Amino acid sequence: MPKVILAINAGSSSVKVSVFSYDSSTSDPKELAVIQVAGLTAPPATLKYDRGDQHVKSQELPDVSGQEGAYEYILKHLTSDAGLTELRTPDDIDFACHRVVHGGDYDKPTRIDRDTYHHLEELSDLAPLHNAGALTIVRAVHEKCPKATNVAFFDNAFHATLPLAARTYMIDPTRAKQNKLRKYGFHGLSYAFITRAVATALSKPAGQLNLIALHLGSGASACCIQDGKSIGTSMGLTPLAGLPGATRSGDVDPSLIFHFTHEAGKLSPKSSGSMHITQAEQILNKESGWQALTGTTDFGMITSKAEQGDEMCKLAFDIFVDRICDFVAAYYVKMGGKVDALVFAGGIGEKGVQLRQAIVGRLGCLGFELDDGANAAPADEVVAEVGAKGSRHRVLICQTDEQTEMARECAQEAEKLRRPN
Ligand SMILES: Nc1ncnc2c1ncn2[C@@H]1O[C@H](COP(=O)(O)OP(=O)(O)O)[C@@H](O)[C@H]1O
Ligand SMILES: CC(=O)OP(=O)(O)O
Ligand SMILES: [Mg+2]
Repeated sequence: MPKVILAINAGSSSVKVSVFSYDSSTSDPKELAVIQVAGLTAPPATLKYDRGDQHVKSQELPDVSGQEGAYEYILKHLTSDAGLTELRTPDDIDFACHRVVHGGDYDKPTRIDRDTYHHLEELSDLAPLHNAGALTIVRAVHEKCPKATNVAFFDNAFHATLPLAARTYMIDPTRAKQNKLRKYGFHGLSYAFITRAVATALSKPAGQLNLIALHLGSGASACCIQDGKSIGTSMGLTPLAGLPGATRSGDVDPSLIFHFTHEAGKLSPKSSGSMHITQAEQILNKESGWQALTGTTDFGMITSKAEQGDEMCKLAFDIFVDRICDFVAAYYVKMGGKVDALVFAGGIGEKGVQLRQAIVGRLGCLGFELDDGANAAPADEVVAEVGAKGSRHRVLICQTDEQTEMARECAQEAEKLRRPN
């Protein structure tokens, strides 16, 4: 009898859940349904539900807010869908896979028992804004789906291969070690999926693949992948570093915040029982980014307003392009120009036709060039080629899928991960 894996991806603006069936005798799980509640930072939230090849529903959810609220809605929705016969009650869930953004030194999927849960809670100090949401969902699964084994999949694990010089900050090494202060990097489940999917599409072993990959969503990052391994990435100790995001500043001079407000070190009024954040963290993570410049977190809207001449939207768009090109150029040099492809992924990377045009338009000197027709209407495949024929390097779009990455690893390791009875 096939069993059900629920793969839960709590992003900063969305909760995406995919339902898979798996049979322990075969390793690749079968996707049964995908449900997502998006727009959590730009209410009303929206629901999208697909079962098999069928698009079942899209609607607004004015009463749903926060990641826990989104998860509760999703679980109710899935268990009451008569068409999803494999998941009738929460007891049908064998494994619940959780994307946990910050895993500190964890570099493998880990069963969440009482000890790991507390360890992850402690790690929340390193990423209070990211881990707290995932942990509320872990608690909800524990209460509502008591038979499921909860497994954490860490977004920083893919970057365990970062060379010492890339991961070390130029600060007192003793303090750095004591407080675990180093570059961790994130969006690793996405980069792992991208590496595998592009390797398959290009018929090249993953271990020989050199990519500059861009995961551009509400949180955005770049990754330099050499021989299938991360050797550089733009996010740092936390997901704040590097590229700007929907509500995140990205890189700024670290002392900027003390000029912005002398209250920076105080606890933010937004702190709660599970989340202790300073004013500085609140401002740079939640009150900055393109939302601060344009008033919206919707990059699609920013792009069309920029085209209509809105100055702040144009500025936000241009800043994003500028910062992304800086990372692409740096990673190009890191790999000595030996690059198999530039890969766009994430909500904006996959849908942002004009953004890809603006970025690749500036990278002509490095040998990247777009096919404008393919860029405007990319093939509906996991990996679509959008580069011009005859150009030196490929340009690809990858429909990245963090849930599939988790489910695949979970099915492979099911016997090791399963909770003892
Ligand atoms: N047509 C579009 N053009 C550019 N950006 C888009 C478009 N449609 C959606 N987006 C953006 O995709 C982003 C969400 O990306 P996603 O990777 O799903 O987010 P999350 O970080 O929550 O996982 C939002 O900023 C949204 O505005
Ligand atoms: C790590 C991170 O920023 O995740 P997301 O883009 O889902 O917010
Ligand atoms: Mg995401």
